Amino acid sequence: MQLPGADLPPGARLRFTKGHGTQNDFVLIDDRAAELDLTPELVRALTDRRAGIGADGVIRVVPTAAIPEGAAILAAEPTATWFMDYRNGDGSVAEMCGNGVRVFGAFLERIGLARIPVPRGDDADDGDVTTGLLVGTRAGVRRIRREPSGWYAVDMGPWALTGGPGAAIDGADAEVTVAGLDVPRPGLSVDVGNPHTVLALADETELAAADLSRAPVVRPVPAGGSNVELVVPLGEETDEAGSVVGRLRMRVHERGVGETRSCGTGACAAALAVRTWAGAGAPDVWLVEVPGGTVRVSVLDSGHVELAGPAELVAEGEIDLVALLGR
Ligand SMILES: N[C@@H](CCC[C@H](N)C(=O)O)C(=O)O
Repeated sequence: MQLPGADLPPGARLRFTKGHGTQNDFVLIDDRAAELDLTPELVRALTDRRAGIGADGVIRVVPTAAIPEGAAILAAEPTATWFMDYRNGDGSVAEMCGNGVRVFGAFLERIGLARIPVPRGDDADDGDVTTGLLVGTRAGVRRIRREPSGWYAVDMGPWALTGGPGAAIDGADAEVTVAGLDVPRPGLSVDVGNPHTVLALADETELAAADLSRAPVVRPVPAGGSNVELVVPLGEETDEAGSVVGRLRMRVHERGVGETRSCGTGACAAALAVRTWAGAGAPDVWLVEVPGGTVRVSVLDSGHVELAGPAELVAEGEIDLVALLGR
């Protein structure tokens, strides 16, 4: 296929599915034959909300064996057969997408490439149901499992404060200027496979005042750019199982996109930052409210972080590539 080359045949069409996780939305493409030339131009055209399908990013399903990073991934996890090739709406490549990887799992199921059974949720032996599905990403292998509620829970791997132990003590390693806010704020850099800078605001009035139509300015400037999360901690509560759970509200400006209605890796970074600021005894489980819904972030004993939330597939169709690309 090798679309879209310079010489698109008349009538060339591309099948797509549209999906979202808490309204962080994606165009999904089944490229199981590894034939598609997913150029930045094509990504920008597909994600255009007026002249294309419209989305925050594009997710391509491709065999792990077919991509340059594939040999190393398969050497570590031979069953990670499918790779999530994630692109931001501006055409740039990103290492990881937390909402996207849940939707990727739902899409693999929809196109018959994987099965991730929903456990019954009682004490019965669910067999290998809890084992989940391993998938390849540029940030490493990720494990996706289902929860009795139908939510997808993903082991997002190891996390780190980019500024090291000093940042954990100071609670900050960056300064962030956000349009609409009076003064620059201290920010904490968190790596969850992709880069984030998290800053705490005083209250929801400040959160609403932030103008994220312009990219916040982070100093020192991160080499590869950064996603920026604005958070308001909302305190702690006890869930139905009697565990203490933290809650926070977040808005995000995504690298390569702009303000989005949710960001899964951003929610992880936000929970990890607020937990760091709260100090010893802070909850390991956080509910993160974003404009598009709520996700759950759990800090695991393994040193990994887990993200859980919904994944929805809402449409499918074909797009005329000649019309889309104006060839
Ligand atoms: N929305 C995603 C993150 C997508 C990548 C990000 N914009 C980046 O460039 O790192 C998520 O849900 O994590």
